[in-house]
Amino acid sequence: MTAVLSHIALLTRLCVGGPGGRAGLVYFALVLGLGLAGVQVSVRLIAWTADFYNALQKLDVDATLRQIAIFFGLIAISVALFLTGSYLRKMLQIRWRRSLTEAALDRWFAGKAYWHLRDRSDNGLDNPDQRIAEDCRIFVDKLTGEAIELITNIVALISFVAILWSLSTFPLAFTLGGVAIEIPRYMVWAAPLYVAISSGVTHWLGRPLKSLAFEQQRREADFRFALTRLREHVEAVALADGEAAERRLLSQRFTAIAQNWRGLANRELILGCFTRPYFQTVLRIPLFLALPAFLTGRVTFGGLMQIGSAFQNVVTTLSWFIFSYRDLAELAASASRLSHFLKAAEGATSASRPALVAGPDGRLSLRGVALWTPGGRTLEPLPDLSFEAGEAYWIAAPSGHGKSALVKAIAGLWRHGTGRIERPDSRMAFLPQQPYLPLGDLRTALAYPAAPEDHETGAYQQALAAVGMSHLWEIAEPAWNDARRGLSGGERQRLALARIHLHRPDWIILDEATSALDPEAEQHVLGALRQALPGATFVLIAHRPPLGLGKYRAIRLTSRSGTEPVEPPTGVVQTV
Ligand SMILES: Nc1ncnc2c1ncn2[C@@H]1O[C@H](COP(=O)(O)OP(=O)(O)OP(=O)(O)O)[C@@H](O)[C@H]1O
Repeated sequence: MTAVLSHIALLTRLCVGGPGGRAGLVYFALVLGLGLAGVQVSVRLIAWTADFYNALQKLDVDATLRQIAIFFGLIAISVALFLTGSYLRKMLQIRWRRSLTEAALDRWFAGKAYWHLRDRSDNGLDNPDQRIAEDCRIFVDKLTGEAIELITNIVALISFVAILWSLSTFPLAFTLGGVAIEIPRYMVWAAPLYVAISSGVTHWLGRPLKSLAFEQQRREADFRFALTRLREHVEAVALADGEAAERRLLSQRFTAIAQNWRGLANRELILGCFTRPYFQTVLRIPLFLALPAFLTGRVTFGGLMQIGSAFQNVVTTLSWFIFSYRDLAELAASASRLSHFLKAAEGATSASRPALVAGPDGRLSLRGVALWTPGGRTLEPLPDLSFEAGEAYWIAAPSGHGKSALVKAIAGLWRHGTGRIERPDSRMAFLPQQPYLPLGDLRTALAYPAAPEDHETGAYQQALAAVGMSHLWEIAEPAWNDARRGLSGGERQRLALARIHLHRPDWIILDEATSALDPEAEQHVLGALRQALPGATFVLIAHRPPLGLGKYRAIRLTSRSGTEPVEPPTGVVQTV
């Protein structure tokens, strides 16, 4: 319970602290004010009940008609308060949701947490991206609803109990085992006792709902993720006739949803068996309890209805916990999921291992670096290596040796390892085998991650020409979306290399970034790149010797923790 409250407090601070969060507080105050005004209308309606039924009992037509007019006036005010309140609450929700989402996104991107948290096995965090979308929404939705209701209910309770106290002046007198017992103002005591017992039963019956709601969210997210993944890999699935396998996976994930849903439905049914009859009787019981006073002539008919109405309000207000149990369970579940996510994201930004430090002499050096997989399997040993600025290198090693892991370690992304990597204080560009083309037009794809307006039209055209892709320039926006999806692997790699022409980094680390090009194309694009950036350092990881790079040093990593000479193509390679 304390943990849930501290999660809620932490997340609420993030809601208030973000952009628009303080304006949200004004909305919160307004919504609360309207809620409290609504309580005053309810208090007035209790008094109206006595006036109306007393007028009825006296058969006073004028007074009855006046009370009917007052009733419609009160209802009109109540409706206006309710509608304005729910509109302002929606404005509040979007403000706080934005603040919370921005805070979650900040942590998600800081220190590349989105990368470090990609494996569930590594951190126990499922579908973190969906937490940003779904849990931020659920949390703010439930928080604003439940917090405002809690405060208005406390105020309402005080008002209604005060009314009930002033009305129920009569005691309940009975004898038990020969002892005469008299409970003064028993209607006031009966209300909380009734609700306390009912809340206890509700909590006992509904306790498993929190974990079931938590699990439901997770399974729904797993299902959505599998569908999104299929969309991303349609081509590979279609070529492999993978429909049956995909269908199987989706069916499995949906079965998991259905299983948990059944558990949720069963539990809600059990809870409903108690809360539903409770809900139905809560409005009648007060009348039955006050009947002895009416039947003995101590209260008028109007008084009986007024006491009934006041008791009803006390019980309904106290029962808020019972009726809101499911919402409170969802609030608690979303708060703990989000807090777990934020904590994991903050933890992911801790210093990377191997240690990345600034190199003293513009060189890139590896000292005593050893890497292992997230599961703890040690990768092939790495020798101490040193890369001089302005040179070109080709690194070769058997498949699975750990070349890509090494590139990620240099980029500061590989946290599983030890040793020290000295990096030059220069701009480094890393190109993976499968380049990422963001959504947007061709300029956006080429300028990524810079903004498209950062470069002149001529620069884009030159970059495209250097990689032999000038024809793409003619493709306008809607057609580009289709063209982007249809780009071959080699064309995507060329576009990624065109980005290097635009950004002109000092160090270029290519991890099989030309693997999809034919030898002629590779010779052309690498030759053009080296010519355009003569002072840059090239580190190229590939299974075959690079073409077009000019003079380079070759490093073959072996499983004996060392390098060995590579047979040089004549006149091009110096071995290390
Ligand atoms: N996220 C991960 N979780 C578990 N194992 C991983 C992960 N990433 C890489 N590995 C493992 O680490 C080893 C090295 O992978 P890496 O991609 O660095 O190899 P590589 O030398 O680049 O191979 P290739 O030449 O085939 O691209 C492989 O056995 C791979 O399965």
